[in-house]
Amino acid sequence: MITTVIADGKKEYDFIELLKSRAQNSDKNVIPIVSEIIENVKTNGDKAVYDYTVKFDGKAPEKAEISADEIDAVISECDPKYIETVRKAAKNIEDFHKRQVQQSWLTTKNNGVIMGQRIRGLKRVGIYVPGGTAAYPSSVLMNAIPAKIAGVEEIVMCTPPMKNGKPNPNILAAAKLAGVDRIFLMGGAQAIAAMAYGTESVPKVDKIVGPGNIFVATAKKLLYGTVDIDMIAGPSEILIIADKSANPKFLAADLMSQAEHDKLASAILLTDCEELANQTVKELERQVQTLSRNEIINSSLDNFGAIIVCSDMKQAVLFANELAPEHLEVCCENPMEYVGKLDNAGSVFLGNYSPEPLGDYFAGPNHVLPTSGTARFFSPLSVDSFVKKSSFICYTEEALRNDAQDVVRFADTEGLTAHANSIKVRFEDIDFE
Ligand SMILES: NC(=O)c1ccc[n+]([C@@H]2O[C@H](COP(=O)([O-])OP(=O)(O)OC[C@H]3O[C@@H](n4cnc5c(N)ncnc54)[C@H](O)[C@@H]3O)[C@@H](O)[C@H]2O)c1
Ligand SMILES: N[C@H](CO)Cc1c[nH]c[nH+]1
Ligand SMILES: [Zn+2]
Repeated sequence: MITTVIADGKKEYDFIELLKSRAQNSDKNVIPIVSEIIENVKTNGDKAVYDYTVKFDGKAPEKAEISADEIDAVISECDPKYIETVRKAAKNIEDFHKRQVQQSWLTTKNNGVIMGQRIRGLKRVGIYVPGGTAAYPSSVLMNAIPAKIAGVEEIVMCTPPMKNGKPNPNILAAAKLAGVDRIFLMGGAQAIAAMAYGTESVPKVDKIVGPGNIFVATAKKLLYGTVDIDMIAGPSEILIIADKSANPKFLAADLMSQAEHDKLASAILLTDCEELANQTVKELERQVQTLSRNEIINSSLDNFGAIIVCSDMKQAVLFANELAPEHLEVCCENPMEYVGKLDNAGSVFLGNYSPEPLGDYFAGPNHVLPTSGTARFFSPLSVDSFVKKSSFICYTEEALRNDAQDVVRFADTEGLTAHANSIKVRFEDIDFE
C-alpha cells in the first residue's frame, strides 16, 4: 500500500528528493521504444501506424480516418443525457477560455511611429485524445474548445480505436460538438509521429497538443522541434495539502481519483496531522475495494503514492512547491490563505467542495496540465497555446532620421557593418560618428 513518512527533520526531505527523481526518470526506459516507433512512422507512414495499432490496440480500422457519415451514424448511439452533459460542460469550458483571448494591438507614438502585435490562430493543429485504458471525451473538449476560440483553421484529432477497431461514440460526439475537422483512429507514439511528419492519410500539423500516457508524452518530447508542442502532459498526478480540519474520506477518494488513471499516476498527501494520515490510509484501504479500477489504483499507490506527515503546514507548502504537481488540492481550514503561496501547480482546487474531478470534467478551467514537475515552467493548456504572434514596426523618414545615429552605433559596436549600412544609405547627408 501507500508509503507513509513521518517528519523527523531529514527523512521527509530525502523522501521528497526520491519522489522528484521518480517523476523525472520514469520515461528513461521508454525512450528507445518510442524512438523506434517514430523512425518507423517517418519512413513507412500509414503502414507503420497500421501495424502498431494492431500490435498495441488490438484491431485497426481499414481506413484510419472517420468520414462525416460514419461520425453521424456512430453518434446516434450516444445517450441523449450524456450529450446534454457534454453541452453544459462545453459551455463552462468555453466561458472560461473566452476570458483568455488576447487582442491584436497597435500603438502610435507622438512622432508618428506605429508598432504593434498581430495575434492569429495557428493554421493546423493536432490534438491527441487518450483512449488506452479509458476513453476521454472530456479531453476532446479541453483540447478543441480553446483551439476553436483561438481561431485555428483546421483541427486534426487522433485517438486510439476501441478493442474492436471501432471509434468510441462518446468521443466522436464531443469532437463534433467542439468543431474538430478531421478524426483519425490511431493512438500512442505512432499517432504523434504521424501528425508531426504527416503520412499518406494524416496531414502534417504545426503543433501537437493534448495529454497521454508515457509513450505519448515521450513522443511529444522527442518530436519537439519537428513540430511545436504544448507541454509534457503525461500520467496524472494529485497532491493534497490538508490540515486537521480535512475529511479523510474525501482525501482518500480524491487521491484515488487520479491514481485510477494509470499505474504510473501519482497521488500524494502532505499533512501536519498524523491522525489524519492514519485515517486516510484506512479510508484508502476501505474505498479501493469498491472501485472498478482497483488493480491500477493499488499499483499506482504502491509505486507512486505517498503520505508525508510534515512538521507543519509551512513545510507542506514548501514540499508542494518542490514537487510542482499537476493538480493540487488544498483541504485546509482557510484555503484562500494558501493561494498566493502555491507557486508551482497546474491547477489548484480550494476547499473541501472543489474535488479534482470537478475540474476534469465540468468547472471550466483546462484539465490538460503539466506533469512530472514541469508545472515549474509550463502552464495549463489555454487559448494562448493555439496562437502565434507577429510584431510590426512602421517608422516615418523623420523618426528614423532621429534614431539613425543610435542604430548605427549599435551595429558598429557589434561589428555588423551591413546593418549600419542599411541605415546610412537612407541618410547620406548625415555625418555618422
Ligand atoms: N496530464 C494531463 O493533462 C492528462 C489528462 C488526461 C489524461 N492524462 C493521462 O493520459 C494517460 C492516458 O493513458 P492511456 O494509456 O489510457 O491512453 P493513451 O491514449 O495515452 O495511450 C494508449 C496508447 O499507448 C500506446 N501503448 C500502450 N502500450 C504500449 C507499449 N507497450 N509500447 C508502445 N506503445 C504502447 C498504444 O499505442 C496505445 O494506443 C494517463 O496516463 C492519464 O493519466 C493526463
Ligand atoms: N485528470 C486528468 C488529467 O490528469 C483528466 C481527466 C479526464 N477524464 C478524467 N480525468
Ligand atoms: Zn482525472
